[in-house]
Amino acid sequence: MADIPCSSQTGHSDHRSYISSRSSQFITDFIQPVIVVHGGGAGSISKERSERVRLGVTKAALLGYNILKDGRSALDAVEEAVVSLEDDPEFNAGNGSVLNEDGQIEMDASIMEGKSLCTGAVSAVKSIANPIKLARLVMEKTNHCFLTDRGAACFAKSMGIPTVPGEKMMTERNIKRLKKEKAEKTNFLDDVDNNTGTVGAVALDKNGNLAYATSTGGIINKMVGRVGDSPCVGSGGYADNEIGAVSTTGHGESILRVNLARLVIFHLEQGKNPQEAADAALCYMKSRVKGLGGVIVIDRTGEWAARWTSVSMPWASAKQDKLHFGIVPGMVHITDIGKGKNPPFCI
Ligand SMILES: COC(=O)C[C@H](N)C(=O)O
Repeated sequence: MADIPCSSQTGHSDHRSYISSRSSQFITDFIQPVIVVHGGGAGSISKERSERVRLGVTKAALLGYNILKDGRSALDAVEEAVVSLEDDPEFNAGNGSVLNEDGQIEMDASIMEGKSLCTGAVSAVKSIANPIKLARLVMEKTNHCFLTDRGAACFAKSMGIPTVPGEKMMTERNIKRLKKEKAEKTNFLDDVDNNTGTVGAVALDKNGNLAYATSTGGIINKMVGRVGDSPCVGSGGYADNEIGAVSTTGHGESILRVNLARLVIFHLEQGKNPQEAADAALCYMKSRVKGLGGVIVIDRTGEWAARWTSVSMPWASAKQDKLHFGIVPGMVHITDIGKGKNPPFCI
């Protein structure tokens, strides 16, 4: 395994061989639901922001975990977790999305469920609070996988999704960041710091179904109409019940060039565990196209990993009533969220 500056947390499965040797009913009874969420590959995060980011990712993970514990689907869990992150102005998705070169918000999102390989995606959508909900509607209510811009807006209207004035979704922080970016014009490849906050989730439910969801405002000062990796299945994420689920973050153009999510899935298929598969794919992206980013992964047995090559990547996971959370290499906080235990906040 190549030595790369990846950082991570990994949850090892203790029942891989057990699962493959039992009946499917038994498997259903035995599967421990798992969710992992991320708040985007990023540079250094100030102490003050760290706390808000911690609250955001742990809240999203717990929301999704409670859905899984109630016996609902991985698809519901990843959608709800991502909605919660889209609603949080701390993250670059939905409310809080970064601005393009025209000072507007254009958002991308995609979702996929691993039983049927059905997927839905939207790109360049404006004035919608939760692009991930629209992506799910594309998946469930149309014969297509991907709608963009005006077509996506018309479809949203036909589904009764209310529009939100663009200004309402713009934060002071993002208005200032665009001004700064226009003045300094940094190169994303060298500066993932400025492009924080894409959000994503992967989950495994009690029925063995896997799903992923990814949502983003893209990269700051992007060209009008620029579409990144996040809505592109195979780049921004992938889910296949027979293999695993992945959501990605980082430099979109690099992720697109290597099909990062599908590359992780490929390595899982070849027998690597989630940590090894994530590292191999991130390492390839770094060496081949000099791209930085991060991934969250769950394999079909529920083993999981959060790995990144950017300076930081806020992430949280929940499995077996333990909530894990981290932002930077080596940082892992574990909280007991079993019955009678107080979660780290109220939801
Ligand atoms: C951390 O930033 C991102 O994840 C941006 C997103 N991947 C895009 O390029 O649209």
